[in-house]
Amino acid sequence: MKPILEIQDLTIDYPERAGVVRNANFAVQSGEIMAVVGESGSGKSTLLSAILGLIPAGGAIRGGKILYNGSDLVKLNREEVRLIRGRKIAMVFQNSGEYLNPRRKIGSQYLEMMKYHLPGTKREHRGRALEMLERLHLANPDRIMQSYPFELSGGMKQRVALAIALSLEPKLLLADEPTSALDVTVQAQVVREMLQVRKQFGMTILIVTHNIGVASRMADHIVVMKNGEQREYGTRQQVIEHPQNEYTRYLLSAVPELEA
Ligand SMILES: Nc1ncnc2c1ncn2[C@@H]1O[C@H](COP(=O)(O)OP(=O)(O)OP(=O)(O)O)[C@@H](O)[C@H]1O
Repeated sequence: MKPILEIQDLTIDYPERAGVVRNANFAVQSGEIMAVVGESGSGKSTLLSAILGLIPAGGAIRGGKILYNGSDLVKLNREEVRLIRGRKIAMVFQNSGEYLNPRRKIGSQYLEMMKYHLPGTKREHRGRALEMLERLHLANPDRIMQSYPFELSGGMKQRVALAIALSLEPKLLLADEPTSALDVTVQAQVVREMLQVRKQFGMTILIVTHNIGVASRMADHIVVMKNGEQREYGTRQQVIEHPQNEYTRYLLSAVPELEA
């Protein structure tokens, strides 16, 4: 296995706040799930946005590299980054469901994305879309395709957004708290399906979460961040069972079912 993504000494500043991310260093192997865990303000969303070249206005990369299959995304020009991003890397946010176009039916948005990114006929795309909706535990996928976003609950819209992202079969899926807004049972189902889908398509997933419990259920490797600093990095087993850093131990102690 070789890394699909390498973060080397990455440091990111905002104008009023230097070092929102400081010297981050980790590698994501092709086909694995890597979780970045940290509390609010640790810099994990900023780190993910940087990989996609979408740091909020004012923010800037002060140093380091973001290597995607060996090419430094920091150095590529706009056009080169656009090509990688559009086809190879997709991102879902905690509130991706809110970004669906309110004036168009789910089906038409879903199929348009598939047409843009994937080979195949409309009929094939439709079949795959329905299957993915069902896998994400959305009852009656046919009706979902016929619905406008306002006819669905927030949790349903979020699962639709995740279904769309997964259907595009990106090589690398960046996921920022993708299940945090869902209720706990649904969250577990969705996590399970994400694990299946990544296996089926050989997808690599980089997930950002405040919940070390979610990370322990999904991830092959875990990075723990606090105040922009990487506190711990290792395999799931190392981090969950033999945490070296006090802060990791503190996060673990807050998840009762992991203590045992
Ligand atoms: N556009 C911005 N300008 C200035 N500071 C920002 C900006 N966005 C975020 N920050 C600050 O950078 C720090 C890290 O934010 P970031 O969103 O990356 O953290 P996070 O760990 O993802 O937290 P959360 O879970 O709350 O999003 C925070 O202290 C935040 O206030």
